[in-house]
Amino acid sequence: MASLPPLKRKKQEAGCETSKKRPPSHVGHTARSSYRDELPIAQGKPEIIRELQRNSVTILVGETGSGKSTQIPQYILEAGISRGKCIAITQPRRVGATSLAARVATERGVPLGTSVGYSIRFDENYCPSTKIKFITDGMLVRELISDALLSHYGVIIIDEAHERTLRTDVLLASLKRILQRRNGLPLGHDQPTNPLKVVIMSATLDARRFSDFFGGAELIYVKGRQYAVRIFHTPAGQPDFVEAALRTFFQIHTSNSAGDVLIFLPGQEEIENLLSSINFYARQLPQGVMPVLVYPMYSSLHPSQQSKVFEPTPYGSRKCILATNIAETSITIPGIKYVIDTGKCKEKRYVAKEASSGVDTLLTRDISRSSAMQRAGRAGREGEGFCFRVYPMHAFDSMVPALEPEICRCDLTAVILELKCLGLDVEGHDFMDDPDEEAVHSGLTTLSILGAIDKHQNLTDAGRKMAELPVDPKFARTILASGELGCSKEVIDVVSAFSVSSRLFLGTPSNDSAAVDAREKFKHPSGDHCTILNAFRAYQEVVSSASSGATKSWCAANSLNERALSEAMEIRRQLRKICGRIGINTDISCGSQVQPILRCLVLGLVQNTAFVQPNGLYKQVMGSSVMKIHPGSVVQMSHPAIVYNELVLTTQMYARGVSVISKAEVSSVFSHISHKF
Ligand SMILES: Nc1ncnc2c1ncn2[C@@H]1O[C@H](COP(=O)(O)OP(=O)(O)OP(=O)(O)O)[C@@H](O)[C@H]1O
Repeated sequence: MASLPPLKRKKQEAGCETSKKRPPSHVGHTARSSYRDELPIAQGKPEIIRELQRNSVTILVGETGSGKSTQIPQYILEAGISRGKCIAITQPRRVGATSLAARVATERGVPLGTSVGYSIRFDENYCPSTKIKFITDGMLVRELISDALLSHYGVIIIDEAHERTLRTDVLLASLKRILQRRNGLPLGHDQPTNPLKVVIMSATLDARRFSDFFGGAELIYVKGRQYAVRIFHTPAGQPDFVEAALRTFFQIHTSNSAGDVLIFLPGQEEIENLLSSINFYARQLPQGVMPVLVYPMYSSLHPSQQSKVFEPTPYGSRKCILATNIAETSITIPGIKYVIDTGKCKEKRYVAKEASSGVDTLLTRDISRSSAMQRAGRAGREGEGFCFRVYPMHAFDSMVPALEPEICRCDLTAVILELKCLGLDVEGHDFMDDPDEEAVHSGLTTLSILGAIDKHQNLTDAGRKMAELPVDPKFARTILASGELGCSKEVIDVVSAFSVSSRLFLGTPSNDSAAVDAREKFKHPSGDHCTILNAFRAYQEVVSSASSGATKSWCAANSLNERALSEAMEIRRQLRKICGRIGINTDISCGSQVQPILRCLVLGLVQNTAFVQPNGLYKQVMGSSVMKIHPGSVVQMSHPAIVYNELVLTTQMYARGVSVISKAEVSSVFSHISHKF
């Protein structure tokens, strides 16, 4: 498809400051309105607008790439359906929210952050007069806490609803209640004063179920996609799907036809393996075969690295993106003509445990049919596309239609706390599918232990403050404790550094001597929390005194991930701001003392404490799980007691983010909370 001419920027819109951020790299090219008119959805525009005007709730199903996410919010705005109020469009993933906002801002010829903006955790770019806001579902749930009726939105669009993330399900249930409140007739009025419209969208939706959930909501099907995607299957199953993807890639590459390639793999490990194999074989190719630029894309990669995939491919080379399912829905990656689908994903499952906190497992499994269709839909967005599935047709046919909703398989602690803030109980909430009972029980136990709810399960003042902090409730409790124990300065830093999306230390100590040296340099005898604190503090000093080039080389010399550290700085800024708002003095320091920091950690992570056993393994104090310390930890010798951030189950159970504590510390915290379980 030919590149479109650049758009003229409109004059800055009233009430909005121009975005100070760098122009987004998500938008491959600009788009004039005639381009918008060519999208399949445009043919049904008058009808869609009529239906949206008529109904409170509309379920809209349309093929991948037909124009739902970029066009529907604009139709709503242009037809005045939102009555001058803001339109929220939820996205399950951060990259979807930011890239769609960038695209729509470009289509409308406005700077991002003015009339079109986005809001994702720890990053927002919108202003009071924003009219179209792309927002992650988790952030919209957070907005519910301060505005239970979401009253400043005229229309709320739940996009990619088929993914049934935990927060999407919370929103769907909340919207049902909000619709009753906002669309009912107040006494003495013959019209609602602030009605709300809800649109549920997806390409692969069990539309009837959603319609029934909303009492028989109107369904609209949008036919057609802009460009065809031809789908191929292997004749037989491929036991080594990574190798099969590698072969398929080089068949495409050596055929010399133009177009970039997107390969779907289950996780980071497979991505890193395939990345080095492609680079290795690409170097062996004869001269004349075009060079390959390989980019990884997974959720723990820093957002700025993720956004590299949207940059235009240099002339005469081929881009190959290796992605997990984070690239499966919502996004358009310019240049992608071929998709290779291994048919595998990682599924997160929470195993709830009595009294102790449960364990998150992340296991590889076959994808659903809905995912396979979404993956194919990433091709054919700018021209004809191809999808090579490295599994046979019968394997596709026997896939489950959709994965189990997250509400039936995830940790519910944070959601229960969020609902408590809305005055709601998870048990009485009208969800599309009932939450897992054990996870509800385990979440309530955790909140009671943390002091977020009292013995009648009512929200406490502490619980309300914890809900304000956009981190895991256990870390929120740790921060709250730091205000009382005089170490908020240190604890906020520790929590910020552990809340980043990627690892702070580069390399693995088992096979990288530079990584070992770096850890040694910052190592604190108490363990990972104060080691991370040392590294983060050292970085803060360098940032305040050195140029950005010097900071970069300092990070490289110390095997530290500069992007993760700068993300930690941003999280720190936001946490300090929220702490100030909820009455925690952020500048009290415990100086060189470590004890108060460890005490706060035990208060927040008391369910994550363990005592050493005669066989050298650790056993939970409040549960029965037995674990080893993760090899990436600086704590390697045996100690009587530890506190850890999380348990991960791979080949065995590992505790990650570990510090050494005394048994007496654990006992003293226990004596405070023993009546709660
Ligand atoms: N960043 C972008 N760069 C180039 N083209 C884009 C971009 N974003 C969207 N498009 C174009 O707009 C079309 C519609 O995209 P949109 O995201 O609205 O579709 P959709 O129906 O929501 O798809 P999906 O169900 O896959 O999320 C794409 O097929 C593509 O042609």
